[in-house]
Amino acid sequence: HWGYGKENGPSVWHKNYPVAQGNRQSPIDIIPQQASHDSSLGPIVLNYDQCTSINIANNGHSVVVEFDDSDDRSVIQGGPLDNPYRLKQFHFHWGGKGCHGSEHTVAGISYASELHLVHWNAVKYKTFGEAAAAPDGLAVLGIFLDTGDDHRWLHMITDVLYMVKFKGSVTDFKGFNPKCLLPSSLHYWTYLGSLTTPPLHESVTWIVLKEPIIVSEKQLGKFRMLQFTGEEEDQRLRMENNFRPPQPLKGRKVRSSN
Ligand SMILES: Nc1nnc(SCC(=O)Nc2ccc(S(N)(=O)=O)cc2)s1
Ligand SMILES: [Zn+2]
Repeated sequence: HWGYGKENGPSVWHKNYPVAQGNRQSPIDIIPQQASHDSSLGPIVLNYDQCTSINIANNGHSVVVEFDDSDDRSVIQGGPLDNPYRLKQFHFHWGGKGCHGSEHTVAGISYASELHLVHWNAVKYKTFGEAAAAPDGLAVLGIFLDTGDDHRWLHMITDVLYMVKFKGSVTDFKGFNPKCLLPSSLHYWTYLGSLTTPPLHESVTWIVLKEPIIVSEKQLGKFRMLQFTGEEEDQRLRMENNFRPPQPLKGRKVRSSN
């Protein structure tokens, strides 16, 4: 099964998922000076107020907070999007101790970690799975995490990570509003890309915020006590460096909100 190790990591994903070598793969290195300012790009609008987180789980690749997406209570709209997209889940990618682990990079610089809020086009598609395979099916909001002081709300997540230490574990996680994880500015870069893990579907409109949020080394360290492996497995593999490196741009344009 795919993973982030030597034998099953990003460099061999193409064997089972040939789209890994496609024309709109993610992540990418974002070069701000080469991004085109597009005045037609309006602001991103996040309506997360009625949001309803359900649970938090360790899926063997990351830690994921799932939402009830049975109606339009939590949506992202505006910016490059033609209609509202429903929030389905958010998760993180991070490095090892002292190493950076973001997926997107900015002029070759990577951040300590990256948060992905995954939304799907429920206006055009009936299910998430159907949307995940469609070119305009998903919108992922990417937020960089840099290290510094404690983040005042991230402890809501890091305090429960011990409950989902092993692959396949899940626990209730209700009433969490991810609005508390946003930076002050919603200025962004946007481009057409893909899921950054198998099945690597080329179905994502990426919206990457320019301003990182600040979290402490201590808070990040709690993500690293998670395991890629299940409780019953004899191998204890610490969950870290669960990021795909930047992929070829293949002529794509990155646009910038003003
Ligand atoms: N029929 C199908 N159901 N589900 C899938 S893909 C499941 C899924 O959400 N995958 C996913 C993978 C990567 C990302 S990411 N890192 O945000 O690009 C987001 C989401 S295809
Ligand atoms: Zn992700």
